[in-house]
Amino acid sequence: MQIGFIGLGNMAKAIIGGMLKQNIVTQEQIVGTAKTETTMEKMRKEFGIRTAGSNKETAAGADVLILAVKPIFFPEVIEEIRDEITEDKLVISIAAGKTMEWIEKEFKKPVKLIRCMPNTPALVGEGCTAVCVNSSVKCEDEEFCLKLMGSFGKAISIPERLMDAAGAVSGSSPAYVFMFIEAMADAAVAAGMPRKQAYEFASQAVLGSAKMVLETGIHPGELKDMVCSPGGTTIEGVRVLEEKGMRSAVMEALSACVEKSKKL
Ligand SMILES: NC(=O)C1=CN([C@@H]2O[C@H](COP(=O)(O)OP(=O)(O)OC[C@H]3O[C@@H](n4cnc5c(N)ncnc54)[C@H](OP(=O)(O)O)[C@@H]3O)[C@@H](O)[C@H]2O)C=CC1
Ligand SMILES: O=C(O)[C@@H]1CCC=N1
Repeated sequence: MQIGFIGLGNMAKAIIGGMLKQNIVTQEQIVGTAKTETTMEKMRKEFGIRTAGSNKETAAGADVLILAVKPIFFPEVIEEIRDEITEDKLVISIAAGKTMEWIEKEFKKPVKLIRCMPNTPALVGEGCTAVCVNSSVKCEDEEFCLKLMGSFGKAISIPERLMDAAGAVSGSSPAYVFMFIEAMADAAVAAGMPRKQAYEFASQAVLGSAKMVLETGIHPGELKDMVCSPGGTTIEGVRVLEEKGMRSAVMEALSACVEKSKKL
């Protein structure tokens, strides 16, 4: 089984790093291409994977081909690899916004196609990937994809109409969480804590809180109430966050993300 990557950027790196860490595939099973030799050299050095001379070569040698370039480059990449995509190959797109109908039209023929929305925590085995498939995909192909994506976190099948929402709440959301961690750490630094320690506290608080939601099944609102001692310190912070429109800002940010995805 050969896994090909077209595009070796941030997301491909997270997926490759995750798959190798979990021993789901070996370095010899991964081949890829990027736009520049600099990126390909870095990937060979960092992950020990092979790189090919062209996208066509990557596509020709792959049983499973992951399209990991930005959505805007899909037409030129598909044009290049079209002839190599036979009925038996499984093509996985991780691009935001590009529907399976649109991608298949670009190929100008039926393709065994899966659309995924992963996220960068894949790199540390805590990714979350939304998966949907087209009608050419067999049950065993979908299961294989869920296993592959599940090797570096969770993999969840969803209908394609929810892909834009998954992009916002999962694909993009790590960026918003990192901003939250950075802001909390900045405040701790302002209160005198060394920066490294501030990141450690802030990150662990986010990790622990997320685990509580996932593992206890208790509503996040109730978990919040459990932290707010009457007349205490936390509720003062909650008041300020409400005053500054934190929830509304987060909702609007994710809605903007969904809208952009629809336009891609
Ligand atoms: N980043 C994320 O968190 C997520 C990204 N995605 C999706 O993943 C895809 C890639 O995003 P991301 O990794 O962030 O982007 P990056 O810009 O980090 O990486 C894009 C990669 O594509 C390569 N590339 C560009 N043009 C070509 C080409 N013609 N042929 C071969 N390779 C090419 C670039 O090469 P070079 O390095 O040489 O320039 C680079 O390695 C996007 O479609 C995005 O929607 C989905 C979920 C999450
Ligand atoms: O910013 C982007 O377009 C990609 C899609 C999801 C996360 N990153």
